[in-house]
Amino acid sequence: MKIIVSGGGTGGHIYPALALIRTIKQKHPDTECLYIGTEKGLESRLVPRENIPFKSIHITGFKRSLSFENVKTVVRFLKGVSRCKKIIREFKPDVVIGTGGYVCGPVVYAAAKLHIPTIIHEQNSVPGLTNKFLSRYVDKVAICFESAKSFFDEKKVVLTGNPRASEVIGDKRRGVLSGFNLKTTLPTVLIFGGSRGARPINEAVVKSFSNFAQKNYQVIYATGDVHYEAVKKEIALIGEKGNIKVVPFIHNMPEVLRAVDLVVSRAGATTLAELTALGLPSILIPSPYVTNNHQEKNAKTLVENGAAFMLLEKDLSSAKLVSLIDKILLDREQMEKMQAAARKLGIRDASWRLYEVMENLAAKAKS
Ligand SMILES: CC(=O)N[C@H]1[C@@H](OP(=O)(O)OP(=O)(O)OC[C@H]2O[C@@H](n3ccc(=O)[nH]c3=O)[C@H](O)[C@@H]2O)O[C@H](CO)[C@@H](O)[C@@H]1O
Repeated sequence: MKIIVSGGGTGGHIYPALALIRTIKQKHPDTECLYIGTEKGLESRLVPRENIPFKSIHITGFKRSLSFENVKTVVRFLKGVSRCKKIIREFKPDVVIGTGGYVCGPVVYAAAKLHIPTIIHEQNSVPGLTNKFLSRYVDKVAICFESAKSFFDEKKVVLTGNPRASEVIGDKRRGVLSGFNLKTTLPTVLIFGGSRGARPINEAVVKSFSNFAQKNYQVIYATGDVHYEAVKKEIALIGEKGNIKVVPFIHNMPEVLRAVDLVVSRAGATTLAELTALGLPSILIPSPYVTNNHQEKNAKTLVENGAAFMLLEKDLSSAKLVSLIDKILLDREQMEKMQAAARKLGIRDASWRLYEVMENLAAKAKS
């Protein structure tokens, strides 16, 4: 099969796309993939690093308020569509799939207009602007939360889950903790604020350092690349603690997730797919700055099923954070209950479910 994949902006849209490509390549090495993204987006660095052919288009997102920029965006969109049509005609894909972010707009729209089978993958429980727009033109809408169904034409919807779930699963191995200068025998909590880090979480975590230092557990804390220097300066004033390892970003997240016992994070959809695939308990601090407050809605599914605790950013404090971590990490029964609840929500064969949708569409188009 020949596939065009597009997804961009944040890790939450790019990682599922990469996970899908990697799993397909493992089982069907002859599959040809082309990735279309923007030059400025994170994808322009992540995708070529994986040796996946990459082409870029110039496009920006719509502003929600009335603005002249939106007129320029329409012009860029139309130019993007014509460039994508050219790329699509040359590559001749069997299927085109968009995993979110505004770059998918012209890519998937152009494919639909050229009568190529199209899919959008919606990771969140509430869809973003681009996917809502594209859902009218595509053949299938792959979702990860049942609650997303109501936003789309039900006939097009398939529950596939997030391909990142299939990628993170594996045996629990604690050896990776030694690489962080931590013990392999102590309970471990991993703290991070989404793919880019989050200042309010960083503030609460730094304030908790002295408290963490007295605990019988250890902490891996990823600040987010852009926040690292500032956090380092603050820590220098408090003094480093032996049971806390601070890093800017974790590049081997699947291995790290398989080694830890609890995660504190934002409630980005891809993170949640990883946590449920592994049956990892979590404390979720949804970002209140996202469209339609979708992270809180993502988190609710886990909370209502007993897989996570939610801590709203407006209620976030060092004391609350540490007490919730204690409540889970220091209580085996609580931990096991949450592990089972999280695992129940995981869709571990997500990549294959999505691949099946692609294969069926491609076969139908050929028949
Ligand atoms: C602010 C914002 O708009 N966030 C959105 C964005 O989140 P964001 O880009 O933060 O995405 P997610 O939380 O969904 O995924 C983050 C990904 O980055 C990985 N990771 C994170 C930290 C790190 O140090 N190393 C690492 O590899 C995680 O394991 C995960 O795979 O896309 C998600 C998926 O559409 C949405 O649900 C989020 O609301």
